[in-house]
Amino acid sequence: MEIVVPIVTPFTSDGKIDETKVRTHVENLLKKGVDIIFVNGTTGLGPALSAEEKRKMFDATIEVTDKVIFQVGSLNLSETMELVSYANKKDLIAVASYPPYYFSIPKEFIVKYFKDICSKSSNAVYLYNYPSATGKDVDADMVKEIGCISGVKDTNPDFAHTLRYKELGIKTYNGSDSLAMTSMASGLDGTVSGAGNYAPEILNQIRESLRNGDVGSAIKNQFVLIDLVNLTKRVGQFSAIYELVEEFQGYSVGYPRDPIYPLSKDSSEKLREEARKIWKK
Ligand SMILES: O=C(O)C(=O)C[C@H](O)[C@H](O)CO
Repeated sequence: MEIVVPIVTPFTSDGKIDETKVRTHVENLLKKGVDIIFVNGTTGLGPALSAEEKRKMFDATIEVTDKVIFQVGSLNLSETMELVSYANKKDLIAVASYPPYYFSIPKEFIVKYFKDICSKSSNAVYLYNYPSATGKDVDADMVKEIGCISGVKDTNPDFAHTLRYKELGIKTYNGSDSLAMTSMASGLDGTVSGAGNYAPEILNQIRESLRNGDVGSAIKNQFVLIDLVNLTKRVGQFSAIYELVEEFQGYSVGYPRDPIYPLSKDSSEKLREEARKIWKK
């Protein structure tokens, strides 16, 4: 029952990565029971990061822990390969990648993309499958065909789709906050939760409740998490997470970066007030 958090990327007001804030955030999450840090994911605005910025996020995180999954994917394979090579010299759990997104490409290209990454990587290679965002579903059958994927984060409301990867004997996580409890309770290796940036305590409480057989409490906390996530979606999920980390964890993780605009002062205050009503810490 691992808790994996795809961390935010803390930017300064002029759009640079604040490595000190990365380290502070990672240290706190590990203290709060998070097992693995996923960098350059969706919550981390991965597709909006340059290769150098992805590397910076990885370097700052690995200074604190080697329990890192390093998302290296991009639409420029040579950049991706540079990051894979860079990671070869480091100790980490895995490199990961979403499939090439935006462009309509044949399945063979996706298979070759991952085979190319595997051929370059001396680390484990994980798939980040997020069909609604990438337009591609690299399902269990495709993973079998690729033949070298040893883990998957499947951001998918269809839990049965996620479960199929377990038949391949690979590390399997679901990336939907609303399926955090289900992911921890039903044979997956754990949950990947963006809400874990601001509410790692809730994920931990769900896990402890499940371990104690107290499904009622686990469900109650899952609903708190769902309500918080739905609140963030009303104002801009990825910008709102920066506000709620400060509100609930007590330190700043800087700002998102345009066009993921920071919330206005008024919107932030309303969000925080609503969030406090949902999660009475
Ligand atoms: O942010 C990520 O990389 C995640 O895996 C979490 C979710 O998949 C993502 O935020 C979409 O809700």
